Amino acid sequence: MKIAVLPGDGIGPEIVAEAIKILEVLRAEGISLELDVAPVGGAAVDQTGDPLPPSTLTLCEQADAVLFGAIGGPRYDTLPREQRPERGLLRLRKAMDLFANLRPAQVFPELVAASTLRPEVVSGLDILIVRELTGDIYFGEPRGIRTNGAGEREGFNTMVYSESEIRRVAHWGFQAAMRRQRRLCSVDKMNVLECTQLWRDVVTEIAPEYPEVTLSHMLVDNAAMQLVRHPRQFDVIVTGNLFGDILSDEASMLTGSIGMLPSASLNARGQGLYEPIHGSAPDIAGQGKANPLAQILSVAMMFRYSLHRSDLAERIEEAVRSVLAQGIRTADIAQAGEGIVSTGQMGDAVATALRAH
Ligand SMILES: NC(=O)C1=CN([C@@H]2O[C@H](COP(=O)(O)OP(=O)(O)OC[C@H]3O[C@@H](n4cnc5c(N)ncnc54)[C@H](O)[C@@H]3O)[C@@H](O)[C@H]2O)C=CC1
Ligand SMILES: CC(C)CC(=O)C(=O)O
Ligand SMILES: [Mg+2]
Repeated sequence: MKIAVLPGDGIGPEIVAEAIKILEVLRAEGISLELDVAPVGGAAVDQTGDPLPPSTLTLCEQADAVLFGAIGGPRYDTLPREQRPERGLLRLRKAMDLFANLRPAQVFPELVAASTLRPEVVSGLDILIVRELTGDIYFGEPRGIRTNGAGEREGFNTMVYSESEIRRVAHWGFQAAMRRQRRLCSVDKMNVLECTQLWRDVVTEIAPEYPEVTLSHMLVDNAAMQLVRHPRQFDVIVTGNLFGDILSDEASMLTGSIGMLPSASLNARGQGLYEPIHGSAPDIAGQGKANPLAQILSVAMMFRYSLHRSDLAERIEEAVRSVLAQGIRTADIAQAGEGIVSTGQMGDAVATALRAH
């Protein structure tokens, strides 16, 4: 199995190193894994001037799966937009047509107290956010900063979704709901935005194909509030690129930390890119403080969705669970009085637990 490994920037290389420890444990057991490391984001800009060099894209397209760390950093924020690290990731998602972004938010029982919300609100939480990833205002044209008739600068972006883009991700939402509690909540802003009126119309049109799924609709401002009021009301949430980006960061805190949430970005050909939902965390980069569990759990998703080894996915998830049960915590999930381990120590602990399971 060929895996393209793209560490990226900031804490990206630190947490990817821990994910590789997990892959090495499996390789030592005889699982055939070929890892090819390539630059992306700011690291690629430094080397080539391009945040997604053609050689990196080719490697990803030819791999069975892509393991991605994180990109971005203040050093790159003043570059022309096309050279910024974030554009490299957006181009990679678009080029591989990775339209279905699965972001599961599950609360491990051992981390109930790590959430900023009360235990009775988050205990047992298990939400799946299905975020559309290759459309919406992140890709719409025209976009830019221009001078208007009054001589004033004016920034503009375009929120646009075609019917087919909505339909294919909506099917993902319904099908995911079929495998879970059969409740799908579609999140939009149809009271204001025409683009999301179409979103609601298309999702509603598809619903009769899934009679066992209970479909509901919610406006995004209310959804943001309901996620912290009573998050367990949700099973699967399907939403657009922008709203899904924001709501998934919000949902991550229900689980204790943004450092806990993995993701899978899938296309219709079965290819996938696996990355934590968080960014490059420049504020803690290089300090051994980053939680590598979102990256390690992304490896589990990679085995489940691209490499067709659910058995290995479950073993990795079980190893994470056992490490948390042992009370091993990075700073972001530690309670007052609990000992804190480094990024590397957390990775070592999961690798040790995996060898034992
Ligand atoms: N997929 C990607 O590569 C993404 C990249 N970014 C980029 O990352 C850079 C930083 O963006 P921010 O808004 O600060 O978001 P961020 O997600 O990098 O960090 C937000 C906060 O969460 C903390 N955090 C994030 N991951 C953590 C982990 N694994 N363990 C412990 N704490 C963690 C950070 O220390 C920070 O306080 C920007 O350049 C942004 O464009 C942002 C989101 C996604
Ligand atoms: C292009 C990324 C920086 C957008 C983002 O925040 C994400 O996908 O989570
Ligand atoms: Mg984000």
